[in-house]
Amino acid sequence: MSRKPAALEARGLVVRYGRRREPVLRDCSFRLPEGRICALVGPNGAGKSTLLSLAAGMLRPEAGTLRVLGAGPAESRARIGYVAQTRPLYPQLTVAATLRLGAELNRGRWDQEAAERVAYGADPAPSVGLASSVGLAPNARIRTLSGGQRTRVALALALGKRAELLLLDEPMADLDPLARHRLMGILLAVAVEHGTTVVMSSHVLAELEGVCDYLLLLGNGRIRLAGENEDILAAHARLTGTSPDFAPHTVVESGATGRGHTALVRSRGPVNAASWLVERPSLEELVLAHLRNPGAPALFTGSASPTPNQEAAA
Ligand SMILES: Nc1ncnc2c1ncn2[C@@H]1O[C@H](COP(=O)(O)OP(=O)(O)OP(=O)(O)O)[C@@H](O)[C@H]1O
Repeated sequence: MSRKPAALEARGLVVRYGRRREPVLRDCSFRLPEGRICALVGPNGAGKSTLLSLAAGMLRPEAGTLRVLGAGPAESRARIGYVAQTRPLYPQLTVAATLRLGAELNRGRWDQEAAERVAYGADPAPSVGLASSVGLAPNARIRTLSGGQRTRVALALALGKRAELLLLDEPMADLDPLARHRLMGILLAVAVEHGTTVVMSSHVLAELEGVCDYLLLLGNGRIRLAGENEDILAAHARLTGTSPDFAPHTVVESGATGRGHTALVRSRGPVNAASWLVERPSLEELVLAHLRNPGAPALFTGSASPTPNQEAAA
């Protein structure tokens, strides 16, 4: 059966900053099919930003290959929207001039309406509680903007570009809750309408759960979980019983509770509901268990394993 084309396909990536240091990425391989909204998670320093900047063509690996939209990262740059953690923008330009520059640099594919919706659109006030967050003024200079306001401009540029692949490095980290909710809504609407692939790094697992349908968990320089959220969740269960023995299932994390012994397991074959209380973990619970237990075996669902014998091209 033929697979959906890959937005990203990594094989054996190695990245090291400075000659003698331990590599940040070591033998990092995975595949992300087109059209997915993918959460990229992992502990601080795991290499999420490094992986995104490789995909954006800002960094070259020491070894391994990364195909982006079927080509090398540099060749695909025009088809990618990249919002780096540093949000590099020209401080002396106004917001409107920044969007004009975006239009100029992306002639023929620029979506002014989407860019303006992100930059200028106000977030409606809820009936109670928080005050509404205000859209940006077109004549405001970038250097006068707050961190969250700069993020709005960076996202406006990325969405205006009508990119086929959006690489967003902690896009929601400095946005207020209303702006976050609205911008996530716009992002998803644009992604669904145009079939855009989105890769979004974040530490806020609960926020990603309702938005993303694909997961990449990075740890110890490698991808440890990769695939559709649904399939990754279906491969795990939380078991509670009277015995600490959870065989034949592979234990990711176990402990004792008031109810007996409990474990989050990778199921190996059918789970016997007569032996244990069987519950489905949430994505957040599952990711946390893997973060706490870096030795847990890696899992790649069918679509996430790199295609065998594909001709490599950096
Ligand atoms: N330009 C650089 N020079 C030297 N070391 C770097 C550089 N950029 C990143 N590193 C190191 O590489 C490792 C991975 O950094 P990276 O920013 O990719 O991680 P991350 O997963 O995005 O982290 P966080 O969640 O904290 O943003 C860290 O140990 C960091 O110190």
